[in-house]
Amino acid sequence: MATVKDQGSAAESGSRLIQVTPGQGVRGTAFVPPDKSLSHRAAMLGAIAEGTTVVRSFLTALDTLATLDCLRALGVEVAGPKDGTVIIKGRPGSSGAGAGFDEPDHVLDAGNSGTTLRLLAGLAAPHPIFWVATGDASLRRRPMGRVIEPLERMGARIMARRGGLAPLAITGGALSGIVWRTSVASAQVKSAILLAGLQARGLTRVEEPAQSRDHTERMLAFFGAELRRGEGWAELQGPQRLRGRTVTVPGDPSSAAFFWVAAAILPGSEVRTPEVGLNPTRIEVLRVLEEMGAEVDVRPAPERGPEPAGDVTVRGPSELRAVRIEGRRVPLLIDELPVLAVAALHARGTSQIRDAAELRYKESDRIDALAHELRQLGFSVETFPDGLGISGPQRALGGEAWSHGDHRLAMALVVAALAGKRPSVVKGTECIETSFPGFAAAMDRLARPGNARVVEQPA
Ligand SMILES: O=C(O)C1=C[C@@H](OP(=O)(O)O)[C@@H](O)[C@H](O)C1
Ligand SMILES: C=C(OP(=O)(O)O)C(=O)O
Repeated sequence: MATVKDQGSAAESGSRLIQVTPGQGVRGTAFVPPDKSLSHRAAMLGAIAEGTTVVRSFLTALDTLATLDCLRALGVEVAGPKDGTVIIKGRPGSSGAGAGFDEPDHVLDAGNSGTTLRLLAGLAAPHPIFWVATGDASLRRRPMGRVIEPLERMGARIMARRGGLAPLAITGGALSGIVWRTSVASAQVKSAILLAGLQARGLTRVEEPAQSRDHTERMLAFFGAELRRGEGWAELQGPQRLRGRTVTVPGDPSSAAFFWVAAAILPGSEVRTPEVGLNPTRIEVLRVLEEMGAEVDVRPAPERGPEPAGDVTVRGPSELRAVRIEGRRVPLLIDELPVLAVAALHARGTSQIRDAAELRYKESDRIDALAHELRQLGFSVETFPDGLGISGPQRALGGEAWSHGDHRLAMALVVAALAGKRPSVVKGTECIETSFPGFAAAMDRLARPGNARVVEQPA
């Protein structure tokens, strides 16, 4: 993995930056973009289901568009997104009954998206085709051995670069089920194995050291699959056929978290995020903010699909308390840890984020890169092999920070800068397009009542 210093050489490649002028707090209502994890899964399950799947409120962002392009390359008919709706005609058939996927005549590009590459490996491995997939420089540094190994045991033939890195070349077909215990709690690994198992012969069971997000299990059941599951495990008998469905995707709690934390750290703030996903395996961040002293109000809406959703309002207290985040909690807020580290800067006492070495294998090394950039803004942060230590409250002057090409870092740094004393610049913010197009404008609307500004412009 590249060091923070190595990655610095790519700083020049950033094409956009965000200028942040701090102010008095954030106020208002923000509609966050549709959930990224759910958009990937709805499209992928639709691709192997019988009939037509309609995905409403599909996330139109680079990561999920990469998934649609990969599915098209495999011969799946995909229309849209048009006004947020995607229509997919499924190509079931790896169990011999239908056409299945076509063999693509070009290399599939998963872009920056780990979810695309890992889930697609499991989705397509049961189909008797040869295909090659890769991604951008960040994705080509991320470990793929964790999906290669179980899929090979199931019968797929997979070649990769040394260290199990993409590009991957996969020859699939006629897989058998597997009982697999993962060494890290990863929804992507679990999902890849379940998607392959669904189209393989026999029992597939995945056990993980702690419960990870359960979207695949819920969505499989919604598409008509029979599976059994409990805390940290799921199993199914293959092969099974899915039936196309209409899915409405709620707002993404991982995107909302940037507003929730901004509200929590800026006294006098109040932010409401309507129609956001409330899956318990995704909203641990709200429990942490509550523990830290923020006022959190959750109003669930009537359920209308595989996932709970509702309105969330966060109000900032006059002071936050330090928190320790570790153990089984970590997979339930893995993508929110960068912005929770920003919350910790504003909390009284010493906060620790531990058992989170997985952060080093995301779009950037989210431990070293975040610590480095927070220091650029004037904050003091300690790193551990498996996390971060932060003593607060700290209020930095401000400065210039870089995203490392990582959307979550870019947005977390904007939130950190909003609570600074002087204006700051976050460089390399074009990566935000992978999950949250329009982030700067949305944050700017909330910031203006407190005379703060968040403005994106070309670098
Ligand atoms: O399954 C998913 O949709 C995701 C799972 C998580 O990754 P891991 O499975 O690698 O923990 C998360 O970090 C990622 O943003 C999305
Ligand atoms: C880790 C993330 O996504 P992915 O693994 O799909 O690249 C993320 O969105 O923070």
